[in-house]
Amino acid sequence: MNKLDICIIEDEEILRISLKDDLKDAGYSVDDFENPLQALDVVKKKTYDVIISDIRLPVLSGLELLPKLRELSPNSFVIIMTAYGSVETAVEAMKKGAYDYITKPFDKEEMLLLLNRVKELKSLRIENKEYQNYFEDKYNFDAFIGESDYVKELKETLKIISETNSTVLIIGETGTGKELIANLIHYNSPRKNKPLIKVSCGILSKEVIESELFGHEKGAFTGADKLRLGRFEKADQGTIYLDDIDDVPLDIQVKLLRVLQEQEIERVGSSEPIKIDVRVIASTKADLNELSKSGKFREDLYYRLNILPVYLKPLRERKEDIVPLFNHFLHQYSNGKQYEVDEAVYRILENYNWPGNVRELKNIAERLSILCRDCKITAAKLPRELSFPSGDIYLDSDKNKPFTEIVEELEIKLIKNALVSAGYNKAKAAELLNLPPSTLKSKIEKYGL
Ligand SMILES: Nc1ncnc2c1ncn2[C@@H]1O[C@H](COP(=O)(O)OP(=O)(O)OP(=O)(O)O)[C@@H](O)[C@H]1O
Repeated sequence: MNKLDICIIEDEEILRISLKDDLKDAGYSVDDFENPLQALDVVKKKTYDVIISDIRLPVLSGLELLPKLRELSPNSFVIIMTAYGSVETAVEAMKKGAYDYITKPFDKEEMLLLLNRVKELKSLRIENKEYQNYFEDKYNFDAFIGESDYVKELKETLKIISETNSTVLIIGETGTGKELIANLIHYNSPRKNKPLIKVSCGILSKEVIESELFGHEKGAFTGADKLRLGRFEKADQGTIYLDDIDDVPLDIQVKLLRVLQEQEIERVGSSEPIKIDVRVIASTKADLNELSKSGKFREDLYYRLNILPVYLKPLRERKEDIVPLFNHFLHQYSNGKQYEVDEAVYRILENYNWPGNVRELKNIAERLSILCRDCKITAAKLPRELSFPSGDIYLDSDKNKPFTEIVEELEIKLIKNALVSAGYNKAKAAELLNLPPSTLKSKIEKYGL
C-alpha cells in the first residue's frame, strides 16, 4: 500500500530522468515515457497509481491526453506538470479530471509531498471501498431469511423498489424486520454509496425532533450555540429512514409533508429554504389509515408516504419462516459449533405466537447457543413460555363454568400442548410437564386424549 506505481510522461529528457531518479530514490516504482502515444499503449495493459504528465507534449498535448488516460485508467491519480504562467491550462486539466498540478520548476520535496497526499487518499479510497463492500455483502437480498412464498414474493418486490427513487412506507409489528428492509432497499439502490441516515422518531422528544430532522441556526433557541445540520441535510443524495413515523407529533407532520412535496427544508431559526435530494423510507407499527381517520395522523402525509407500501407479516402468519430463521440465527451465534436440534423444538417454535416476532426468535437462538454447552437443543431447554404460553388457557373459559371443569380444561390444554411439543412421545411430554410418566398416562386415559 505504501508503494506507488508511477508513470512519468515528459519529453524534456533532463527533467524526466532526474524526476525518475528522485522518485526511485524515494522508493517508488517508476516507468518513464518521452512519447505520450507510447505511454498510452502501456497504460492499456498496466495500471499506474499515479501518472505525472507534462502539459506540452509532442503529438498529443497533455489536455488531449487526459481524457484518454481517464478512460483507460479511471482510478489513477493524474498530476499535470505545467510551466510557470500557464496555470489556467492546469485548471482546465483539473476540470477534465486531473488530480492536481505542479508548476515547473519544482523541487523534489514539493513532488514528494504531493505523492504523500496521493498515498493517503488512495488508502482512504481502499477503506471506503472495503466499508462499502461490507455493507453490500451484509445487505444483499439473501440476508433476508425466509422460505415462505410470502417472503419470496416480498424479496422480488423489494428488488424492484430498490431501483426506484420513490418514498416507501414499511408497515409491520415490532421486530418483523422493518429496519432490515430499509437497509436492503438503500444498499441495493443507486444511492448505496451515499449516506443512509436513521431517525428513531419514537424515542425523540417532541422538543428535539424538529431540530434533529431539520437542523438549526446558531442562536435559534437557548443552547443553540452553533449551527447544526439536521438529519435530512446529512442524508442529502442518500436515504433517510424514519422509524416509527406514527409517533411524530402533528405539527412536525406538516413540515415533513412539505419536505416530501418540495424536497426542501428550513433549519429551525431560519426561513431560508435549502434544497435537498433525499429518498424517504418510513416505518410504522400502527395502521396510519386508521390513525388518520381518528385525526392522530395527517391524512395528506399518509397519502404522500403511502406510495410504495410494504406490509411485513407477523412471524406467526408465516410459520414456514420460523425454522429457517431459527437455524440461521443459531448458526450465526454458533462460533463454528454444530448443534443437534430435536424435532420437538421446531414444533414448539412453530406453535408459538411470537409477539416480539423475529427479534424474539433471534434472542432465543442466542440464549440457547450460550446455554446449550453440549450442543444439544431439546424442548426442555426452551423457555417455558414457549411450550406453555400464558394467557391463552383462560380465553375460552366462561363465567358460569364450575371451577373443577375449568381446571380440567386447563389440564387438557397443557397435556395437548406438551404432546404436540414432544412429537407425541409420552415420556418426553411427561418430562416437559414435570409429571411422572404414570400420572400422565392415567390423565391421557381419563380425558381420552
Ligand atoms: N427475515 C429476516 N432475516 C434475517 N434477519 C431478520 C429478518 N427479519 C428480522 N431480522 C433480524 O431481526 C432483528 C429485528 O429486526 P428489525 O430491527 O429490522 O425489526 P423492526 O421491525 O425494525 O423492529 P422495531 O419496529 O422494533 O424497530 C434484527 O436483528 C434483524 O436483522
